[in-house]
Amino acid sequence: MAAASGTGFQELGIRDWLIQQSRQLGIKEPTPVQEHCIPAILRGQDCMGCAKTGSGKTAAFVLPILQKLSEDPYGIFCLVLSPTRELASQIAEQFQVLGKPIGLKDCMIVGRMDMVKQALELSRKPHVVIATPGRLADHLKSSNTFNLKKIKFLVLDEADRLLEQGCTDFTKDLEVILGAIPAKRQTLLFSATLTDTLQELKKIAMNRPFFWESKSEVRTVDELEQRYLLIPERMKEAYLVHLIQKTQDEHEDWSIMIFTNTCKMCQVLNMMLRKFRFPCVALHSMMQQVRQRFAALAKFKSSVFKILVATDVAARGLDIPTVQMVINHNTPGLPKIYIHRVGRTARAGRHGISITLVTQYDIHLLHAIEEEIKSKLKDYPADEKEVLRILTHVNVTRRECEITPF
Ligand SMILES: Nc1ncnc2c1ncn2[C@@H]1O[C@H](COP(=O)(O)OP(=O)(O)OP(=O)(O)O)[C@@H](O)[C@H]1O
Repeated sequence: MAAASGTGFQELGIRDWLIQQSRQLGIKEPTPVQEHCIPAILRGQDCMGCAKTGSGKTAAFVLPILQKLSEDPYGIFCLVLSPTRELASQIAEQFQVLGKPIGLKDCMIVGRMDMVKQALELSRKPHVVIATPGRLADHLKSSNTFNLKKIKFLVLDEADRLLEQGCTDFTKDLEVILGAIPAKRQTLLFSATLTDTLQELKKIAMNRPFFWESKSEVRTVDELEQRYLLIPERMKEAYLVHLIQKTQDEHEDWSIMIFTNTCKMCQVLNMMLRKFRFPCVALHSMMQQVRQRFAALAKFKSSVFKILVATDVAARGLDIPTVQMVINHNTPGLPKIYIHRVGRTARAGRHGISITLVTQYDIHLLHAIEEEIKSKLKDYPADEKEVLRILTHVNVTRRECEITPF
């Protein structure tokens, strides 16, 4: 990924052992968000970082936190909050790899995993706790075997999502957590879309935070080719099958994420695409078993499955470098959701393409997206004749899947 201005990690104040370790992840020169936020964090300031998807926001907080931890190691030193289990696990991984030389002990506290085991891990004072708010609040309410009274760092990754009252409302849990941590701490907030919730965020990062936002007008990365297909609702699935077939025929190495607006649709599409013998797997919040969710994601990450059909549970933060294409089966109602979804491709300087399926009823949503990202989407030139050829077969198959019990 391109460095910001030739400033190296050393000049930012990062120590040699961490620089060496970062190289293992291909992190050699700082990205702009890292260049600006790392020195502020090392100086002891609160920090709000708003930078495009895939621009290295995770390392922008992991590196300075590890450095501070190495100077004064104790547990529990840092608390990171994340909106989803999958994202928490990815952040934990970066802490583990980068923190290996100092014997970092981390602990993941996420829902639908064994509470007793988690309580035990917390009582062992890990250096870093990475948690989803709901489960951590449950522990705080029910256990006295650990406390967060000494934490130095609070990180809110995807900070705006943590404050939104979406289908999962984290605000009550956040109140419990904020009540359990010291007022004197460093608070770090990161997201690709901070602006809507800026005022509320400022209340959490009280100490006149250092605020850094990437300057570019356009809010999506240049390496991302953004397309749309204006089509009738009843032809969506045929277009989807066509797009996947085309990608499979033209590329040896390919990987696609498809976003749907409901768990049911996610399930139906997954089932339908499997009937067409596409190697795909689903990820949505109604998959009860956490193990099942992690397994689905692992299979997609390792390219055993080339297609991941997902709801917005996978829209934020997930870093899967191989994803070349994002297909939005529905036009997102909020531009912000669009930005995070398409940000699953074209990460860390790679090229990627997104195709948004738009019906005549969604044109206003498309316009809202274009206004927000300050860029126009281009029409995708699909082979309509081919789509018409497969239309009946695809629709019959989809209907079969719809009546299969969920
Ligand atoms: N300085 C760097 N040079 C090269 N690659 C980097 C650098 N910093 C981070 N990366 C890599 O870039 C990828 C994206 O980083 P990361 O997941 O932190 O993005 P992000 O900004 O948090 O994106 P999102 O908004 O989608 O959560 C990761 O694979 C990470 O290892």
